Amino acid sequence: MVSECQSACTFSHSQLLHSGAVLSALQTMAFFTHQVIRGLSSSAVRNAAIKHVTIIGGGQMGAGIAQVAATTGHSVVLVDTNEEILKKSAKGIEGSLKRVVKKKFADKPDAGAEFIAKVMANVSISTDAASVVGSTDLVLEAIVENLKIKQGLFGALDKVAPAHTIFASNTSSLPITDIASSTSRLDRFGGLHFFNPVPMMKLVEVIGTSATSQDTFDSLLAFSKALGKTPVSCKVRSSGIPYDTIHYVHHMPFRSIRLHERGHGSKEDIDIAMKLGAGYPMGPFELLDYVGLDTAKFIMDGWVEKDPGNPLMQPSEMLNKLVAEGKFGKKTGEGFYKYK
Ligand SMILES: CC(=O)CC(=O)SCCNC(=O)CCNC(=O)[C@H](O)C(C)(C)COP(=O)(O)OP(=O)(O)OC[C@H]1O[C@@H](n2cnc3c(N)ncnc32)[C@H](O)[C@@H]1OP(=O)(O)O
Ligand SMILES: NC(=O)C1=CN([C@@H]2O[C@H](COP(=O)(O)OP(=O)(O)OC[C@H]3O[C@@H](n4cnc5c(N)ncnc54)[C@H](O)[C@@H]3O)[C@@H](O)[C@H]2O)C=CC1
Repeated sequence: MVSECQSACTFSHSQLLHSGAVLSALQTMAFFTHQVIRGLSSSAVRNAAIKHVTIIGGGQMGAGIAQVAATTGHSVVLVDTNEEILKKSAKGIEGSLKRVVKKKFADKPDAGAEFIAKVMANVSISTDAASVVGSTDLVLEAIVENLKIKQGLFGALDKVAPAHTIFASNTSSLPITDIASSTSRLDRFGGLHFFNPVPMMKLVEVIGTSATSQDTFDSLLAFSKALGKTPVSCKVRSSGIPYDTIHYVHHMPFRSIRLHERGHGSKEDIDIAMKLGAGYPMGPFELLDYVGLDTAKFIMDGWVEKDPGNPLMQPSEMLNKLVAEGKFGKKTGEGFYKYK
């Protein structure tokens, strides 16, 4: 992991970007190429293998994806709103790599340190997405689960990213079609839904909409495999909503909140019961805290809106209160449980 500056610095594939003149020349070229290719049919835009990735959002998902992409030899620029957050992301990636190294290089500490240094050299950081997408093959977004903010981000980047660049969202619950609608590259837009914690969870849902080209979809599948993940294809729904995995994963936690709110069991007992009786690696309240209660609320609110008559899909006072108090779970130090 390298410097903190506005445009990405010191990652090997584009050290040239240090120069403002070169940067603006590249951006101008990208703009003209983009305009020319815009005039061609979508099938004329062919995607090469994804090597350079811009990840927007350095939170738990963005940092995790950056780690895995850098580990598998991709050039990564990680973008967030300020340098403090990016410093925290870098520290998080290094911490996670140390956990990997502890097992992978148990008896070879020097090789472990070398491995970490090599991975970190593949990652650079930036607070200005528009200035770093000029040479990227994939813009992968993992920012807050909010449609308008995601649309604003992609709408702005669509104007500066090269024509061949694929856009993808890691959204948990929003239709990819709605996010993509702010851009003019509907054929080069898809979903890549990773699971938390990214370094450990093998699944990636690759999501296509009715407008996503086969070429784009294939590139996203190939990229997921290149990361060492197991992708599943989700191309059936025209709106491009992530698979039902999210329903299965969250059905039990949301049901558990209901049980707890009705006084049927303490959160501790419900967590113990699901771990020891059903074999879950985490109890439902532990999992909600791990995912982030802000994200969980976004998901639940979306379900309530879509299915208001369903008794399971009712707002949870307890969840709403915790989120209103800024208690988002592990990432803020308190949620259903305390972590400080
Ligand atoms: C919201 C959405 O859109 C979709 C979603 O993601 S929903 C959430 C999906 N995720 C889940 O359901 C996760 C459920 N939990 C689990 O699978 C496991 O608890 C877990 C993999 C997270 C942790 O495993 P565990 O055995 O329970 O706990 P833990 O002792 O912390 O970890 C064991 C080892 O795994 C590895 N590990 C765990 N987390 C890691 C991380 N972030 N980075 C690197 N290694 C990690 C380490 O080797 C660790 O050993 P050390 O503690 O000695 O470093
Ligand atoms: N937490 C989870 O378990 C999972 C979350 N997701 C999805 O991934 C996305 C991110 O989730 P998390 O990483 O958990 O959230 P997080 O809250 O940990 O991180 C989000 C990051 O995005 C940054 N951000 C917000 N707006 C931005 C902008 N306009 N430009 C640049 N950065 C911006 C924030 O500063 C923050 O660092 C969400 O869409 C979520 O639904 C998907 C799978 C699992």
